[in-house]
Amino acid sequence: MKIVVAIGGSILLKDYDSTRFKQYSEILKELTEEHELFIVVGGGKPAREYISVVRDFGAGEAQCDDIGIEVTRINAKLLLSALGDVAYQRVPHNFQEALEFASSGKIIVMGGTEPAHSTDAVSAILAEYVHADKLINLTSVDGMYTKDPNKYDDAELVSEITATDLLDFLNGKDMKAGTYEFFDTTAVQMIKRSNLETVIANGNEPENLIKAINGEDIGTKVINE
Ligand SMILES: Nc1ncnc2c1ncn2[C@@H]1O[C@H](COP(=O)(O)OP(=O)(O)O)[C@@H](O)[C@H]1O
Ligand SMILES: O=c1ccn([C@@H]2O[C@H](COP(=O)(O)OP(=O)(O)O)[C@@H](O)[C@H]2O)c(=O)[nH]1
Repeated sequence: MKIVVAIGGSILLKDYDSTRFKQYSEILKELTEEHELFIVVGGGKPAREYISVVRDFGAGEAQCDDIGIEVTRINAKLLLSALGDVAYQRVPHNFQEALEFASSGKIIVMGGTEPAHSTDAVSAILAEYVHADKLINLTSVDGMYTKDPNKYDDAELVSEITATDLLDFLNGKDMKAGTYEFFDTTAVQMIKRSNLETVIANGNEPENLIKAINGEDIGTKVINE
């Protein structure tokens, strides 16, 4: 299968160390024997911290986004160095480059592309661009909840949701640099218009990537209308 995986910066950069990069590189090395893989890496805490510095200088949102994009590309480079030879050792800056680099047959790892969305959107656009069979979004919680599970004890995990309902749910949420929160609307619009098979799952357990690929019942499935 051709698979696009978004790995949230909140997972990879949780403790600013190499642990998660190593865990993911092992799993990706196994998976690449059977699947064609495109990985999109988020910015996490370092992106938010850098953005807050530049915002203090009075930078506009798009400029803050640009700083976030640079950080996601550094994170992509870290994963590339953990993966070594099985990955194409350049970070694509756009979708055309991702497609070109993929002709190497190696794993592609990228970060952000342009301002005004998060790497969730990059992963969904990339999935459209390369005609992926599946989009897997790995984040720091078990999937989509009825409300923020880190703020509300009574939040419930949603096992299935249509793209339209997810769009309604996200409507009005904060969409500023560094705070696209758990999913952004551009991503859902792509998922909707291309009927992309999508799973949102907890990336703190890297094994969940294998489970999601195998179609096991985990996380939140974004289903067709
Ligand atoms: N309805 C919701 N369902 C799941 N997570 C939510 C929801 N609302 C807010 N969140 C928050 O979104 C966070 C994940 O987003 P983010 O930190 O940007 O992760 P990532 O690094 O995966 O992009 C979760 O830790 C959670 O606190
Ligand atoms: O294509 C992209 C990818 C990222 N970003 C910026 O980089 C930050 C970090 O990206 P990430 O996907 O981790 O965003 P988060 O979900 O943490 O806001 C985002 O908040 C945006 O400001 C962007 O502008 N365009």
